[in-house]
Amino acid sequence: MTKVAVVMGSTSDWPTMRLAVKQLSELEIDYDTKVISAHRMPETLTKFGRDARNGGYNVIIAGAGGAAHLPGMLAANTTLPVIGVPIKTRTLSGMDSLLSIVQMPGGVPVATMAIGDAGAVNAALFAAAILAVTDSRVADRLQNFRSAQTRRAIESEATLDD
Ligand SMILES: Nc1c(C(=O)O)ncn1[C@@H]1O[C@H](COP(=O)(O)O)[C@@H](O)[C@H]1O
Repeated sequence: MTKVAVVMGSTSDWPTMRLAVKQLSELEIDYDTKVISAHRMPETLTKFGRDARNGGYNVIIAGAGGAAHLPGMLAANTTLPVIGVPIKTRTLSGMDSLLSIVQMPGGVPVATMAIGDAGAVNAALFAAAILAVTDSRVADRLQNFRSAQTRRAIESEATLDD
């Protein structure tokens, strides 16, 4: 059984991170949600990262805002793929989150998504793509998602005014 961990630095990240969870649900992918802050809960963070693989997770999605060290610190503690979601911030519009997540030192990668809601959805889709390498049922559901999206995009042309 494949499973994704959806981790966020604060409950205040939930309005964005719930979109990742919604997308995982739509693809019938099993997940757990966790609120773990690298800054506020450093020991919990280390333990979660170290135990994640044996805990049955295949991929970690990690969303954080501002000085967003959570995805990088999870990646430092596991060799599972970590997908980072930069949360949009009021002060710097999420550029702070983006740069904190994307600028990892060589050797410890985090797959960084776009800032905000679209990034959260894409994190779920990217997690699905990773799982689909070895799980043909997830691959089929992902292909169906793409096909439906293509159909909607083509049909949307008909809604243009003259
Ligand atoms: N970036 C981090 C980390 C971390 O990286 O460990 N822990 C909390 N945070 C972020 O702080 C922001 C404000 O959090 P609060 O709303 O709890 O003050 C959130 O976006 C959270 O992800």
